Amino acid sequence: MPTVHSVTYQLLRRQGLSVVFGNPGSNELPFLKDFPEDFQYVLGLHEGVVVGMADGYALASGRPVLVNLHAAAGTGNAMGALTNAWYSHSPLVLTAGQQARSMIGVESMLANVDAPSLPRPLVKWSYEPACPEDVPRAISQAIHMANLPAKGPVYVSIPHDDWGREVAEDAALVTRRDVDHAGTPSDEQLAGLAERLNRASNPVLVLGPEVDAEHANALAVDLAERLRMPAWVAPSASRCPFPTRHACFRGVLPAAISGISGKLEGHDLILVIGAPVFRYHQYAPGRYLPEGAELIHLTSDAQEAARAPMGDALVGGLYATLNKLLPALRQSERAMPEPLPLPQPVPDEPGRLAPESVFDALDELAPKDAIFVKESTSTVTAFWQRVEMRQPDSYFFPAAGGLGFGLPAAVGVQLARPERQVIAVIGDGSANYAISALWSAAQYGVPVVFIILRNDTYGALRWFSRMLDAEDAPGLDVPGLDFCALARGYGVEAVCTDTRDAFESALRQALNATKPMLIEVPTTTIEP
Ligand SMILES: Cc1ncc(Cn2c(C)c(CCOP(=O)(O)OP(=O)(O)O)sc2=O)c(N)n1
Ligand SMILES: [Ca+2]
Repeated sequence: MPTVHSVTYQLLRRQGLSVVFGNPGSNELPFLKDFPEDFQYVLGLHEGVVVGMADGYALASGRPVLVNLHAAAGTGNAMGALTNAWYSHSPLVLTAGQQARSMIGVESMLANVDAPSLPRPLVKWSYEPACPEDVPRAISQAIHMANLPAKGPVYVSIPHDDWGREVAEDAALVTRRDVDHAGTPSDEQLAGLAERLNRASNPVLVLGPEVDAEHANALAVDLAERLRMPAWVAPSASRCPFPTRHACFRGVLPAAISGISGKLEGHDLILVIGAPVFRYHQYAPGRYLPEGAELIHLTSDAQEAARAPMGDALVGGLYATLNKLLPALRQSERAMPEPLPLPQPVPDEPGRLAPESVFDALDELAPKDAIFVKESTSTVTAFWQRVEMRQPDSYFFPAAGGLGFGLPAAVGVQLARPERQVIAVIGDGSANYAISALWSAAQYGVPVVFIILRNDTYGALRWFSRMLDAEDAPGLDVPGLDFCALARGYGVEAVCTDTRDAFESALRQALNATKPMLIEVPTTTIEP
């Protein structure tokens, strides 16, 4: 007779969830027993690392990913990483082991009391099956909920005494389901959109992470060239949706209400694709829109469309919409925008490199199809100005700004995309939130190049402290950290370089290595 265990693994195999990111406890062992040969288990030493790795893997593969956490404590440890996965629409299928059914009510050790409430609101759906026989169907529902637009994490709590229970033959019907999404707007909706775009005298494009997630980057370029529009990246960018040396590229919009209006001044139509309107960050009140501007929002996320404070929105598949829209657009006679000027070199200081120098060296030496995982908050602007990114899946940044993403996500991205070199550029503050990801990189031989920018401070918070008139706030410096010793302690080869030549030499060595390597770089501080 089939069991919950056998049917669930049949389902996971059929849906392609054969890589399991986890950290186990006793509640999870009945699920992990008889672990199939064709499955891979990737252990993280903390659940924030587990979810960070899974997030990177899901973002880079575009596929649902299975996560296995330990009861309430493991779920709690994962919540910080889940803030990023929620906002990056990562299709994570989080499972958590629950105490035996008869011991939940007495709140015995490891009982996850009221389990489905624990991860909310950072999951699309959260459930604990009412009986063992429902577990395979619940996991099937979780996979499809995670993967249907708008994609996002889901959570299923499973009592450990369910796995061995026998189920009816029909339970395996879920292993033969295909569930997909169409999402193309109607001819009438597209005609209205095309008419407004063709009529605009000075339109501008604002592109978000979902353009990159749907690999619609080339369509966005066609759109910008067809209407001769400047193309901005939406604020708080977690992915790179447009080639950064293209003539239309204008950079990343500031994450401030007044700042965005200022940058878009003079445009009569703002077309936002694949981003919330907008992911503001610093509080800088002002007009939501410049004088005389209208806004149209294309998104696959109904919640994003509904919560925006202005503009019209159309919810649908982005690739499908752009593919159908382009033929309806006339070629504009406007002049193409002029390419942005390349930034000037910045001098280093004795014993410390300018972050700009590090990025200029990366731009020169990194493979043209490198994937950058970034988590150094004060150097974002300099990075986008100096490191060229050309193709989809070239850049990942924590979508909710929840630090502890970069190191584990880099491991997950590299596992998902072994054909491209992953380079993690991490601040010395951020690196500490999930430092044990280095152990997973070493254990599984994941050849990420980890670059730690050590400016001995929470650089972005220094800037915020000036903005918020709180310059006397305590706790803004992180001196005395030795990332080479930390890395070696987790099994990763490491070197510290404080000159441009030494950094370039170490970077060449790391790029040619077949195992992970960490380069610690003392840097000066810069304005975000
Ligand atoms: C989990 C978590 N904790 C704290 C913060 C607050 N925070 C912190 C602590 C920042 C400083 C990061 O410092 P860094 O060294 O990584 O990078 P920079 O020095 O380049 O800013 S930026 C920021 O928003 C956060 N975003 N996420
Ligand atoms: Ca720092």
